[in-house]
Amino acid sequence: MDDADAATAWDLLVVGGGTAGLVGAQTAAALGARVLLVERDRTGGECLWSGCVPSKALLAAAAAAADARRAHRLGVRAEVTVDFPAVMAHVRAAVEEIRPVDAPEALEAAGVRAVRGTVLFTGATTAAVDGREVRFARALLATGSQPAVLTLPGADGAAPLVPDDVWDLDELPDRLVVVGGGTTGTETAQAFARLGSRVVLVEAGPRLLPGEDADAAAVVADALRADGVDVRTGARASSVQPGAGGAGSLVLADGAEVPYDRLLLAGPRRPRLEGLGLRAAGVEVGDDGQLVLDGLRTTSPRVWAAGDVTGEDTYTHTAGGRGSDAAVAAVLGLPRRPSRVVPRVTFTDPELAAVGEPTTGARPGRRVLHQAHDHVDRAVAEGRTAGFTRLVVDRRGRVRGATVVGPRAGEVLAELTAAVVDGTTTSALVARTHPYPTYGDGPWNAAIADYRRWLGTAPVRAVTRALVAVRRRLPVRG
Ligand SMILES: Cc1cc2nc3c(=O)[nH]c(=O)nc-3n(C[C@H](O)[C@H](O)[C@H](O)COP(=O)(O)OP(=O)(O)OC[C@H]3O[C@@H](n4cnc5c(N)ncnc54)[C@H](O)[C@@H]3O)c2cc1C
Ligand SMILES: NC(=O)c1ccc[n+]([C@@H]2O[C@H](COP(=O)([O-])OP(=O)(O)OC[C@H]3O[C@@H](n4cnc5c(N)ncnc54)[C@H](O)[C@@H]3O)[C@@H](O)[C@H]2O)c1
Repeated sequence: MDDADAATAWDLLVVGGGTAGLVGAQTAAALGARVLLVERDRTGGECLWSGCVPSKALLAAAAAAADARRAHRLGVRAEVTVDFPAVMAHVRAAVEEIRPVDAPEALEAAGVRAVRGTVLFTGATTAAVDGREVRFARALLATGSQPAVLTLPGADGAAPLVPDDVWDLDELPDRLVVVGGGTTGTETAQAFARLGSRVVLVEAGPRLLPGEDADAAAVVADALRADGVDVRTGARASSVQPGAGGAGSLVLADGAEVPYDRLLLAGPRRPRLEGLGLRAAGVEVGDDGQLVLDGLRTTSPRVWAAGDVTGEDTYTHTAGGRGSDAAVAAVLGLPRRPSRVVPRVTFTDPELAAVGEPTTGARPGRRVLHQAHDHVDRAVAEGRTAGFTRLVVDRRGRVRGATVVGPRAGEVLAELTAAVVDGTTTSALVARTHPYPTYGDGPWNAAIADYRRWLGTAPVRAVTRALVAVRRRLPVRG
């Protein structure tokens, strides 16, 4: 912060330089607004430094090890040695390669003033940045989320890891216990098991990935078990018995003890709202610890929010999209409602990708189409048939939701997301030629099967048979 920053009347103050803040700030600057972005640590946020980028880089190394180990199924034999420091060097290199895109220099080039500091709101149009006052007309709150404290007696003395700490490990833990079978815990457990750790994954609920199609989550759980992960569901972590050098035992609610060398707490997350002076800005937080929101706007007519801090749809792609929407709303006054169609991918192997309405459970006016991947030729050719595609369609045959579990499911989901957004019918999907053989045959075959089912219904069948009979009698003209 310099004197000129303090003297400027900013059109938009952006608090936080993660995905939501970065995209929101750049959108507002592109619209001609004077934008100040304040980040207390490093621009790039969780996705770059401790979330999507490092976790996907780690999973890539783990997949390379797993592919080499199972290559014998394809007639190829390989010896696998994991050099963990080299794996972590690859992870850090991936972060480093992407870092410049999110750097302050890139923001300044886009017309955003980016400064380092911590924001404390002091009034409806004023805030202190490390003690210096700034004035703004509108603000975008994009401070992200943090692990919700898992209150496990004994954990304080055990120095457990949280997901942010994984990237500082120099040694592969021999025995790793992961608490939490959500997306973070499931991805991390598989990565470390494939790299050579003995992993126990402890989930309190009855199954992994509680928000996803139960059958698809079961396919992922089977894959983790095949990788050697000891998956324990219905197992609530209740306390920790710390030992020496970071090792100890996790005690489960049923009294079972699970010894570990490193313990990772991958439990739920909560919005980062402390120490911001929100009351002074007129921003209310509900009893549940969540921002009170009307779409993307807080209870202050001047303050918008986007990204994990909203506690909704906590993904990088939604953080970016809604950061941009909030900036347009704040700067131009154009009303923006966040899209309710949110695709999501768990990047395990196989991947689990989903969008729109749930694909399990009978509901009036909905049918579920199921395509097992043992009828997807690409999956057969690669020996990767454990998976399926499920589409939920309405009475008019429009795709309302989808789950795909299998290799490249995240890529396949792009087409299905467009189908849900556009209200595409299965017959329209059939008419779109898909290159053969790809995993895109999953949804395509499901749609084709549905189209054939429709052709077989009594009224359609009566019409097509009549037409065929008429054509049979007509002379063929040359
Ligand atoms: C292990 C892991 C893997 C993930 N993988 C994926 C994935 O593959 N795909 C996906 O879509 N999502 C993934 N996510 C989720 C994704 O990382 C988040 O949804 C996304 O990064 C949220 O962006 P954000 O801008 O809301 O918050 P953040 O990126 O957390 O940014 C908030 C920023 O605000 C700053 N800040 C906080 N308070 C202040 C203050 N008072 N003043 C100034 N600055 C402040 C912080 O330092 C931080 O830089 C993953 C998460 C984890 C933990
Ligand atoms: N691929 C991705 O897009 C990706 C990857 C990681 C995280 N994320 C985002 O981050 C968010 C947070 O994910 P997450 O996995 O960190 O949290 P989560 O809330 O989704 O999962 C936490 C899990 O911990 C379990 N749990 C809580 N207390 C427990 C206890 N005492 N013992 C055993 N289990 C316990 C819960 O039942 C839950 O299943 C996700 O909703 C997602 O939006 C996305």
